[in-house]
Amino acid sequence: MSTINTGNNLPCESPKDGESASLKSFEGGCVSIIVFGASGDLAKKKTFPALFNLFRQGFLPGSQVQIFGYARTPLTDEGLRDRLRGYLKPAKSDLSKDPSSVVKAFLDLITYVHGNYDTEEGYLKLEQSIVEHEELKSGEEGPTKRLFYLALPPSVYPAVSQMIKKCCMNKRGWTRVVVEKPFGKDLASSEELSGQLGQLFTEEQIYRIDHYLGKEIVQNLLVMRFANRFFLPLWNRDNIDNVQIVFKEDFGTEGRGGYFDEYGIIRDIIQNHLLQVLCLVAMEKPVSLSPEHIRDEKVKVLRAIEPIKDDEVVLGQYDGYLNDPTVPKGSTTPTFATIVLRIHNERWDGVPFIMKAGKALDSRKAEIRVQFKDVPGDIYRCQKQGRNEFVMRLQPSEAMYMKLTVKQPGLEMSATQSELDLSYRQRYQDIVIPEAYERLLLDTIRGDQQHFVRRDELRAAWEIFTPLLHRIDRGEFKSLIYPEGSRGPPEADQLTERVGYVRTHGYIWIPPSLKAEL
Ligand SMILES: NC(=O)C1=CN([C@@H]2O[C@H](COP(=O)(O)OP(=O)(O)OC[C@H]3O[C@@H](n4cnc5c(N)ncnc54)[C@H](OP(=O)(O)O)[C@@H]3O)[C@@H](O)[C@H]2O)C=CC1
Ligand SMILES: O=C1O[C@H](COP(=O)(O)O)[C@@H](O)[C@H](O)[C@H]1O
Repeated sequence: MSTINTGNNLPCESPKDGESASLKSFEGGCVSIIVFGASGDLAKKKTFPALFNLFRQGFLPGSQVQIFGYARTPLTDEGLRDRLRGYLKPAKSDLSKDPSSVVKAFLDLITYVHGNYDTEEGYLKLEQSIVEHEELKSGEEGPTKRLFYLALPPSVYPAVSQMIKKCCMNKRGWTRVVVEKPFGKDLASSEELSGQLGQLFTEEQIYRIDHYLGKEIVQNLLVMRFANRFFLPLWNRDNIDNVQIVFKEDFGTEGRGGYFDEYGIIRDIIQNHLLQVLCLVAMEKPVSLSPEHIRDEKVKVLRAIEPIKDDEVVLGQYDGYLNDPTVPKGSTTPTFATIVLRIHNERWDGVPFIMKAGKALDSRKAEIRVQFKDVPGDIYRCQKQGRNEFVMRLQPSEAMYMKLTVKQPGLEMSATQSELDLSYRQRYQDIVIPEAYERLLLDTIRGDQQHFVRRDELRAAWEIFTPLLHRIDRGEFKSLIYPEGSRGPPEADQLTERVGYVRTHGYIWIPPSLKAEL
C-alpha cells in the first residue's frame, strides 16, 4: 500500500501536538476530507483546487484518500464534480500526460452528501458514507483520519460542530476541524465562538485558518530573520525607523458587498491577515521551531501592542461602494484604513507599525516595507539619496529587495539609490510556488499547527481592535471618501509621513519580475 507523502522536510523539528508526535503516525490508513459548504464560493475557488494540487503532486494518493462534499443544495456526485471541473487546472508538468485523466482521477474521489446543517439526518448519511470508504481503504481495523473543513458562514459553525461531535467523530484515529475566518466580530463574539468550539474539540483538533500564513513570503519571514546574520543585529528600534504592512486591491467588493459591509476592512484584512504578518515581523526568536513556541512569541507581541490612538487612524470609503446593490443604503463601513500600531517592548518602543489596507485602490499588492533610520554622520548628505529599505513583496510576484545607496557607475563620484533584488520568478524559475491553501491543508494532514491561529492569539488580536471597532460601529469615526483607483484618502499618506516614513522622491524602480504583471 502506498503512503501519504507528508512532504515534511524540516530538518530540525517535527510537529508535536499530542495527536501526531511523529511523522510515522501519518503513514498508512485512510484519510477522509469532508468539505462543508461544498456548493459555495470558497470551496470551488480555493478548497477543492488546493486539494487537487496536493493530489496531482502525490500528497493525496487515491488509494488512501476520500473526499466528501456536504451542503444543503441538492446535487449528485456528478453535479458537484461538474461544478468543480472548471476550477481544477492541471500544471504544465501534467500536460505531458493526459491532463483530463488527472482531473478525472481526482474528481472520482469526491462523493457528495446532501443534508441540512442543523439536523442529524444528513450527518448520519455522511457518517455511513465515510465508514464505507474507510473500510474499503483501511480495512475494518486499520487506522483512519478525518479532516472536516468548514467552508461556511460562521453563523453555522456552532450547529455544524455539534453535529460533527455527535455523529461523525473518528473512533480509529484523529479528527481535525478547519474553520475559516471571520472568527467573530469583536472580542465578545469571538470568545463566544471559541467557547462553543472549545466545548466540543480540543485546541489540538481546531485549525483556525488565516490564509496569509500560507503565503510563501510570510512563511519565509522567520527564516529570513533568524537564519541570517545580516538581520539579527539590525532588527530593532536602534536601526529601524518604521514598518509598513500594506494590502491593496484594485477592485471593490464585487458582489460580496453584503458580507463585506457587515465586517469592513479592519475585520476583513487588518485584524487577521496583517496582524499575523506583524507578529512574524516583530516577535522574538522562539525557543525552537515547535508550533507552540512560535505561537507563544506571537502572543507576547500582541499583548505588548498599545491602545490605538484616535489621531493615528484614517478611514476611507471608495466613491462607488454604495452603488453595489448588496451594500445597504447610506452605509459608512470603511473600505480603507491606515492604523498605526505601537509595540511597547524593548525591541520596538517608538517604532510605528503602519497597517494599511484598502479596496478599489490604484494597484493590487501586499508588502512589508521596513524603513531604516538615516545614516548617522552621513558624509554624503549633500547627495542625499533616501533611506535604506527592506521590502518583502507577498504578491503579486513574490520578491524581496533592499533599497540602498551606491556609487553611480561611471567617472563621476556621486551616490545613487539602487537595489539588491531577489525576485522569485527569476531566481527560482523551475519552482512552482504553492497556493496558500494548498500548503495549509497539507499542514492540517501533517498535524502541524504552526501556521494556524491559536485561541489566545485570537483573543489578543481582538483585544487590540475591539475598542476602535465599537467606536466605528457607533459612528464615532468618519470614513473619508476617496476616488476608485486612487491611493486612498490623502490624509492616510499624511499620517504615514507624520509618524516617520520618508518617501524617496524620484526613485522609480520596477522589479523585473513585476514588469510582466504590468
Ligand atoms: N470566498 C472567499 O474568497 C473567502 C471566504 N472566506 C470564508 O470562508 C467561508 C465560506 O465562504 P464562501 O464560500 O464565500 O461562502 P458562501 O456564501 O458561498 O457559503 C458557502 C456555502 O454555505 C451555505 N450557506 C450560505 N449561507 C448560509 C446560511 N446563511 N446558512 C446556512 N448555510 C449557508 C451555502 O451552501 P448550501 O446552501 O448549499 O448549504 C453556500 O454554498 C466564510 O466563513 C468566509 O468568510 C475566507 C476567505 C476568502
Ligand atoms: O480574506 C480575504 O482575503 C482576500 C484577499 O486574499 P488574497 O490572497 O487575494 O490577497 C480579500 O479579497 C477578501 O476581501 C478577504 O475576505
